[in-house]
Amino acid sequence: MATNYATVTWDQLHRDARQLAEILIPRGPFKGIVAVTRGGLIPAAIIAREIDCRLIETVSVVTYDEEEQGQPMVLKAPAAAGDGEGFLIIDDLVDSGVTAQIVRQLLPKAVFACLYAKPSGKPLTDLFVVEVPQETWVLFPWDTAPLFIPPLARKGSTAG
Ligand SMILES: O=P(O)(O)OC[C@H]1O[C@H](OP(=O)(O)OP(=O)(O)O)[C@H](O)[C@@H]1O
Ligand SMILES: Nc1nc2[nH]cnc2c(=O)[nH]1
Ligand SMILES: [Mg+2]
Repeated sequence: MATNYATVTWDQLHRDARQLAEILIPRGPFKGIVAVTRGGLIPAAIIAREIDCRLIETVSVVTYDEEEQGQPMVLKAPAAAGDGEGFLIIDDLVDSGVTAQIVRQLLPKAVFACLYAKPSGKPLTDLFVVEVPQETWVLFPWDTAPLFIPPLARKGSTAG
């Protein structure tokens, strides 16, 4: 279980994805992008727009049920990307690195990039934008919703 949470807003995610696109441009041009579903889908869409790439393939790897890590399963292979030559793989983050390792085995010649990287997964990336401590759980905009919290002065109050 994580000891800390880091909330990423839509604005921050958009800025980080644009920054990743900027550092990816010198590594291109890319024939296509392979988005690691589901978390890589939105970052891949933002990056595809910035690097002017219209061919998007997906690979589906399921590892986590909420915060519990289980046995990774490939639900869909990235058939259109061959051995990955000329392709760019995009995921939202690497944590243990297990998902990245599986995807890299499927596409050994592709470039692997993600927005956020924890220390265990970092060596499996070619490029990332922000390092996050291992014990921090990243809350993406699609994981959260704004909710009412009472004013500090009323916290613990028994009246009203
Ligand atoms: O480095 P790892 O320890 O493998 O963790 C990273 C993976 O975990 C999350 O995906 P998840 O399995 O939760 O599926 P989702 O993208 O469909 O939400 C995240 O989107 C990465 O793909
Ligand atoms: N949302 C989210 N999914 C993950 N999958 C593996 N690590 C994480 C994390 O920190 N946040
Ligand atoms: Mg994922």
